[in-house]
Amino acid sequence: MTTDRRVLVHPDKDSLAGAVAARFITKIIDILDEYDEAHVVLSGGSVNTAVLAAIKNSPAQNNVDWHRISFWWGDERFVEASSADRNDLQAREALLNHIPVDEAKIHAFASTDQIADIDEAAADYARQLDEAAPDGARYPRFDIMFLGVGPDGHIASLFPGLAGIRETEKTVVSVLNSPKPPPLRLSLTLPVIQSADRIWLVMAGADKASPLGLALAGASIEEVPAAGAQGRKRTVFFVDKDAAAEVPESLIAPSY
Ligand SMILES: O=C(O)[C@H](O)[C@@H](O)[C@H](O)[C@H](O)COP(=O)(O)O
Repeated sequence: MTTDRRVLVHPDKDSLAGAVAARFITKIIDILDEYDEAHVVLSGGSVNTAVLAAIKNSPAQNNVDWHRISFWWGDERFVEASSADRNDLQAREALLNHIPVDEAKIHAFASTDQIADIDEAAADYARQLDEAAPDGARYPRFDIMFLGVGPDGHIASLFPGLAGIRETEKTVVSVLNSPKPPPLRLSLTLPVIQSADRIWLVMAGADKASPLGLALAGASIEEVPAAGAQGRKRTVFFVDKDAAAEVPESLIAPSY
């Protein structure tokens, strides 16, 4: 695991979303030059959804060979497929419905109408990860993993103080008591998150200043799960000015 973590600050949420979208398009084109296939993990939340919309709206996205990308999610709300709460629905509406992706490569978590039991739904996603994994591994090599961060410091659906953040064996956990509604969720676990080559955390707003400051200052992962978001090659916090309020000056890389 690398300790290379960077903070890139943009003036506001719109310019942040546009900049992350542009960087994603450039980076994924590079990755697809190097590998036959890429695996990207998407996140819910308003900021990451704005990034997806900005990717859709960028003319440069026509240069991406979307068929060669598999899409996964870091977490999902365990609700009906048609619920507006579903992260996959938001991502489809913002981006996936508008680009030539291979439907078989969209790996959504099961909804309650597909699998009624939450633990079976978690096992189902673990199976999907396993089936896409190289020999001897339990999940694919994730090229880019997007994460949002909650005001409480949660990432995916790994919340401070709950059991999920301590899970080291399973690749997917069910969450029965999320402090943020809806209470039932499915989430990748920390070892899977930390296996990603690149983790891109995208955060905007004053309520993210404290979790970001704490994560960078070395808070305990159990108290501030975002502190555990460290990818193998690179971890970048893409943030707006408000979210950057408690970031030490020395960690801020120039970005505009
Ligand atoms: O758990 C959830 O219900 C949210 O999806 C959450 O994980 C979200 O990603 C962050 O809170 C960031 O949200 P914003 O991007 O809207 O700030």
